[in-house]
This record gives sequence, C-alpha cells and structure tokens, in this order.
Amino acid sequence: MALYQKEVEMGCRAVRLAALLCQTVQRRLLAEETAAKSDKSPVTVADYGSQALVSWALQTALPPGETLSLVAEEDSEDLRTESGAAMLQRITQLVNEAIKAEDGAQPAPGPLTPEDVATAIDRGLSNGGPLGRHWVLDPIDGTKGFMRGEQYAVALGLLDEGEVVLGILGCPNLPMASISVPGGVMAAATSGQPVGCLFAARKGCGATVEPMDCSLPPQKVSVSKVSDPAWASFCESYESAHSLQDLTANIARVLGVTSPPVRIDSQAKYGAMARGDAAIYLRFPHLGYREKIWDHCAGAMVIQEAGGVVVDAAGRPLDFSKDSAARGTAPLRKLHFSRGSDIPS
Ligand SMILES: Nc1ncnc2c1ncn2[C@@H]1O[C@H](COP(=O)(O)O)[C@@H](O)[C@H]1OP(=O)(O)O
Ligand SMILES: [Mg+2]
Repeated sequence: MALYQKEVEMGCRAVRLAALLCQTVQRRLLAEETAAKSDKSPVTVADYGSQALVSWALQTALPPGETLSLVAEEDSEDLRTESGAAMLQRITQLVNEAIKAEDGAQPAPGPLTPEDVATAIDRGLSNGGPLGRHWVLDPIDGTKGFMRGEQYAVALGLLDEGEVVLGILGCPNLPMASISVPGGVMAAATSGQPVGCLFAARKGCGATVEPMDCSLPPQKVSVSKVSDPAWASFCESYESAHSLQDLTANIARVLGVTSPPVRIDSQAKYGAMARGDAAIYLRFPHLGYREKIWDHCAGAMVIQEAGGVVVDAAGRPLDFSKDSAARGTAPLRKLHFSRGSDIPS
C-alpha cells in the first residue's frame, strides 16, 4: 500500500464522522430562537464531540496495542466536574448517534459511555514534537463561522518525524462549486453542485477534493495559475478581530489586486484556495494573538500539495514540529509555532 494511504483513509473517515456531528449540532442551533444563539454551549458541545469522534475513530483504526498521539484543542477537565456532567451526557449521545448514522450499527461492544468519550477527548493532550507520529486536530476551526451558520472546518493533520505528511479538511458548508463567482458562497451553494467538501493531501501525492456526501469521486485540485496580481483575488478572515484588514487592504493595493477580498471563516479558506477560488491568502493577527499548530497544519498541507506555498510574514516556512515542553514557558495547552517561524503579530 502507498505510503500514508491507510492513514488518509483513517483520517477521512474520522473527519467525516466529526462533520456529521457538527452538522447535526449546527442545524439544531440555527433552528433555535435568536436569543439562544448568543449561548456558546452548542459550539462547545460540537467541539468536544468532534474531538471525541476523531480520536475514537483513529484509535480504533490502529493495530491493537498501538496508542494514538493526538495534539488537539480540547480536554475533558470541565466535563468531569459536577456542572459538566450534563454536557458530557449530551456529547456522548451525539457521538453515539453519529457512529450509528455512519453505518447503522453501534460500535462493538456497545455504545460509548461518558467515560469513554472523556477518555477519547483526553487523547488530544499529546505534546507533539519532532519525533514519532502525531495527529494534529482542530475539532472545529472557525467557531464564529459555525455559530453564524457559515463556514467552519474539521482540520486534521499528521506529523511524522516533525514533518507534516497528511492534511485533511472537512468543510461541511463549502460548496463544491467555486465561490469566486458573483454572489460568492450563496451563489455557489445554489448552483446545483453539492455543498460540503472534503479536501485530502498526502505528501508528494497532490491534493484532492470530493463532496462530503461521497456523491462524486475525489478529483485533483491545484492552486490558481494567475501570476499577475492585478488578476488575482485574495481571501482573508471574515472576522476583522482575527486579522488586520486595513493592512491586508493596503498590501492588496500595493500588489495591484483589484478584486474585493473573499472573506470566509476558518481553514475552508485553504481549501477554497487549493482549487483556485482565490490566489492569495493574507492573515495578520492582532498584536498578542498566537496561532496554534492545529489552526494551520492541515490547511497548509492541502495548499502545499495543490502547488501553493504557505509562509509566515517574513517568508519563512511554518514549523509544526516543536513540542510544548521544548518551548519552556508555553503552557501545556497552548501549542504554538516555534519562535523561529511564528507568524508575527
Ligand atoms: N483573536 C484571534 N485572532 C486570530 N485568530 C483567532 C482569534 N481568535 C480565534 N482565532 C482563530 O482563527 C481561526 C479562524 O478564524 P478565521 O475564520 O478568521 O480564519 C480559528 O483557528 C480561530 O480559532 P478557533 O479554531 O477556535 O475558531
Ligand atoms: Mg482553529
């Protein structure tokens, strides 16, 4: 079997499962009264549930005795308190529903218990680092987009000896049709093509996209061929709190970019760019914000394998290989890029 082929299959299945849960929660969230939408708990439930499912699916696909190393955003500490117990129950129910919806069967030897779910979430506590294999997960990238009913991504990468070798992006609300059309996402979503994309990239093997609902086979993607910035479009965060939009507007002006920015949430931007919907992605977080490895690992791989380049503001490649201990002062749950390749604020 080709290198990392099994891991791509494991990862795609895990991301599809997690996306199923996220879609269920988002549908229910959007059906609620507006007053309830300021409540952040649905996205919290989906975040935990997504991480539990990815962790469970990856662990169960490994040979017996092999332990998963997962670097991910959540841990179960709050869920193990008295006040978190009801939420853990709810997450457990959603996790079991998603597993059952996948193939109509409950996992053997039976539905997962709250303890199983909490344990699965805590497999995400790995430190990562330059040695061995580590999966890297953002269970819901773009939580604000998720809350608005717009773009978000389940983003899963795999590091092997410090190098990113796989990137998988589940983008449940991204249309298969290009969004670089008048009317953007809304127009693409009503074009008749499916909505929901799964991007997968394997080191040295290119990147593909397929519908989340498996209604079409995977097809290769490649980044925009545009070389004159005057013809390029650029994408950036929807949220002005996430990136300096005045600065990106100035950069675009200096480059001679004439089209307005494509603003969407999450690593769905990387997916859209990988198939050429936009040629440039500019991101400059506000002072003090530090990017986490799970915010870019999968997306950067998809871009790289689609023929693009992802660098920090100084033009250096991103380094996903540093573990939290190696950075000394960084708290355990705050994994950042190494200093040498931080994206400067
Ligand atoms: N203040 C911030 N500045 C920059 N990025 C942020 C900030 N807060 C959250 N993010 C992260 O930005 C990414 C998505 O933002 P965008 O849609 O702008 O690309 C996510 O990784 C999100 O985290 P999270 O994964 O928790 O949503
Ligand atoms: Mg994120």
